[in-house]
Amino acid sequence: MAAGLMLVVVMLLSLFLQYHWKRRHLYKLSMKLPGPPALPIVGNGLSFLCRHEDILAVISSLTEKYARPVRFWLGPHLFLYFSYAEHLEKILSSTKMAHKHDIYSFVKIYLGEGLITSSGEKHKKHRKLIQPLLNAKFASRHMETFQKHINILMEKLSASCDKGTFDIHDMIHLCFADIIGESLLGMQMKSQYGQNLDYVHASADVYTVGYKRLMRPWYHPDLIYNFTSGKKDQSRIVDISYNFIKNYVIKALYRIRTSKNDGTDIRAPLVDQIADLINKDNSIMNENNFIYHMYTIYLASEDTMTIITAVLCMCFGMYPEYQKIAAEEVRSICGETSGSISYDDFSKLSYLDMCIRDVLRLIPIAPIIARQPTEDFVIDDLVIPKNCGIVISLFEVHRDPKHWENPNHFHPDHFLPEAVRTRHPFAFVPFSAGPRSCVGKVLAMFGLKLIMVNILQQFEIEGDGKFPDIVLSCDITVRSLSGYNVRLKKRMWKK
Ligand code: HEM
Repeated sequence: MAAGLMLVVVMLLSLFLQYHWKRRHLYKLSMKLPGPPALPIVGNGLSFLCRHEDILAVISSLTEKYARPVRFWLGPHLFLYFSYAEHLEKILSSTKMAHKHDIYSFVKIYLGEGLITSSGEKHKKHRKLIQPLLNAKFASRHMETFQKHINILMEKLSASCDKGTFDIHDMIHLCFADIIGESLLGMQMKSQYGQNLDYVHASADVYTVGYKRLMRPWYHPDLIYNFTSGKKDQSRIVDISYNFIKNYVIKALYRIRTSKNDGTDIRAPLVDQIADLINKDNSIMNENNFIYHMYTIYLASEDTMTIITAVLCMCFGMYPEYQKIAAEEVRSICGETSGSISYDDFSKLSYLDMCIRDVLRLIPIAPIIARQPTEDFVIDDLVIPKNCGIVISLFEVHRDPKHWENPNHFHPDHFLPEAVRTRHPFAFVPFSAGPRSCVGKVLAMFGLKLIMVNILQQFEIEGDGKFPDIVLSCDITVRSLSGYNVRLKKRMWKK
């Protein structure tokens, strides 16, 4: 009996030693780098167990104390934290760094092997198919669809005119849900009329429920998580979203197989264009992959565009001097009333473009990106072993006073041509860059401009305070915890 027990102890000890021996290069590297002391098992996980609005302060306290890269442990994962533009350039441009970190496995529960969460050859192949479809032509051909749903938003906003301060987020959110639903997924969501709200809300919950699990290493094993209320939320979200998207993917495949028109019609929603590619060669992706790509694209687009639009509205309210310039530009290029905009006008809206960019700077939707090198990677004489976690902070580089004259305020002049010319190109990367950059950036900029043109043509926006008064939460995305509060007045153009 005693000998058996002894044998078990020896085996466990040898497994323990083997595990740590294999990871010795990580411990060696960790000892070389600056960073906070870590506890056994949880590492520095407890430091991040704070309210969402405090996470930025926790990160700043680390980055103020230590030089880059800062190292920290999240459970058994070693992460190196980078935020200098020069480092970002090397990391984001490298194909060795195109692999998403294993920590995204908790996001995979919702997004499967969609573009955001997958890596390797399959990701490369599918990205090559999808990215070219989301081009400027796609945006221009879907302008009518965008405008149709924006018209409904304009009516709803008109009803809030002269009624005091209100939170503009939800109205914009439902508008983008309808736009993305029709142009990308081929569905009439009608969420602005109160339909399909269980799906819209379940999708919004992905961020909060997913993040909570991600940041609590003890919830990582299914064995523990399955007994928590988080698991129930997770299952509810997965059931609603997967089945909802599946329904539209099956309809698109059916449409393509039975109709004379094929998905190469550029006016077709994205889902039909992909269905057409699959119909011609069904080895390119299976139905499950198709569903996850479409859900990823829905989630990656409607939330991001909503937040940027809502924050820009707030900024125009808080900084009326910039709103005035942007509105006058819209008036001179697009006219005083909506519906008179042509696609070619968009490239002429240079001041509005600067305003949108400065909000993308202040609110980088993906504030932190995690990667895992597939081979050893050298940066500044430091050899980063493969499989070590790399964390890149877009949030920090976007506010680095080295690059930005007025880092914590809405300041569109940051994007004057002269300022852009002299700044490091990786000091501003709201859509990331390189092989994992955003595939929807053209559509995003188009949608943001179109909605803002309509809003500025019809309303004068008022607001209180200045940008630093907004309480930000920063987790998987950045958002305002103090709401998206504005007041609207009907715009009366001066003769
Ligand atoms: C203001 C709007 C948007 C912002 C700021 C934004 C930002 C980003 C960023 C920073 C990434 C890289 C994330 C990472 O590396 O972890 C990304 C990836 C992605 N975005 Fe966007 N995005 C926006 C809109 C859109 C839209 C409209 C679409 C789709 C139509 C879209 C689809 C995607 C997809 C599929 C990826 C994953 C690409 C890959 O890993 O290959 N995004 N986006």
